Amino acid sequence: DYARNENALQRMIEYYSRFSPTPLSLRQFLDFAQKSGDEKRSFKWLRQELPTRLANMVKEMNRLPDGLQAMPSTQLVTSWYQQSLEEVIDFDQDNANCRDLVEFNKVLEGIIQRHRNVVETMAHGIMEWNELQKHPEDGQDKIQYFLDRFYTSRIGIRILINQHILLFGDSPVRQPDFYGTIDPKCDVPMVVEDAYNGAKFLCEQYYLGAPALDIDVHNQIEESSEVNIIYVPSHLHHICFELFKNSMRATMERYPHACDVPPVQVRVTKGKSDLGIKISDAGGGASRSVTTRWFEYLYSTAPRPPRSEDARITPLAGYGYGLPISRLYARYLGGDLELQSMEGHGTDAYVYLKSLSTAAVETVPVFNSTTNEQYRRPHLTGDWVVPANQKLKQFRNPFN
Ligand SMILES: O=S(=O)(c1ccc(O)cc1O)N1Cc2ccccc2C1
Repeated sequence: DYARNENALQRMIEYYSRFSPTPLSLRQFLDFAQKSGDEKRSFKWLRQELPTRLANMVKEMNRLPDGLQAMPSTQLVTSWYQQSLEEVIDFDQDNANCRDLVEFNKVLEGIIQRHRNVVETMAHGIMEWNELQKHPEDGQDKIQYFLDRFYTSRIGIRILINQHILLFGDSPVRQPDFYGTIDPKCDVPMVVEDAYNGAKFLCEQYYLGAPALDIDVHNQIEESSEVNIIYVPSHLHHICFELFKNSMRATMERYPHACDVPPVQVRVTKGKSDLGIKISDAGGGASRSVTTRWFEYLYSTAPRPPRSEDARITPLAGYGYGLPISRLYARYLGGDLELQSMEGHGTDAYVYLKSLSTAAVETVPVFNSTTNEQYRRPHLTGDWVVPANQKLKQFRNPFN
């Protein structure tokens, strides 16, 4: 009956992957939590939307290069998704009594626990595959494409589950005035300062000092010096914490013996449609080729030359998935994260969020024919002339 179960599961994945995920806006999340807040309605919606999002991702994982799919870590992550899908579809979505609803919340908490190490486990699978074989040239952009979508999907699935558990579960931890993970009045400068203090604590532990914070707040919309938006504070904190760690490390390593180093300057500005947070350091910056690679997963998981022993304990050590994942958090609700570096001086990081909750709509990947095409099409050869000294191997130089 293993075979029977196996292809029953394949049929379920096939069935639910045909639905497109439904993106929600922060406005919709908040309205539901504030007004209807009906557990049975939330259950019915999740009973359909979770299998849809899980199945879409399983289909996409099946499009990964065979070598990568075969990696033990990748197999493990796939099995988590399949297991979670099976558990959710076990519930009858039409007549669920209150005992079922309690059971459903337990299953959701089990899924959060099961998937808590997905990012590291998937990164490990990529590293295993990376070391096994020098992947073809186009491996980099296909992996970048997949991981951006896979981790974005995971951010959304976690939000959906956490909203339901926090609103209807019996979790003791509840932030007053929050609606689940959403703060209807998120004090952006306060979250930025919390993230700064967290990074400062780590920085002082290792460098025995830390750059000061110099923050300016401008609200161009409401007559107030406060800047609040409807947002998910934990996402904003994650982004800023990562950026402050990079800026502090750059600054302290540029001025190793100074007793006072240049501050990290932050500007928070709320405009009609964008809320901008600019985090500037005088850490010496980096070349454009380096700053673009800060967002590459393969660059971050490539086996690094054994770093000096301090790397293990440098708490601010970059090169994790910190920046790529932070950019996904910013993009997930319609924002973005950009690095502008002036090599020799320092780097400005720009975080953009939506000022209006109606515009803060989930970014949700969908597995369809276009997706398939992305994994199938060969790597396009460049159609700009490459100067001789960077000539790619496949071109014979006619002059020698
Ligand atoms: O590339 S960076 O300019 C840089 C990148 C991202 C960021 O948020 C801030 C930054 O400053 N930069 C990070 C870093 C770390 C150790 C030593 C030197 C540097 C330089």
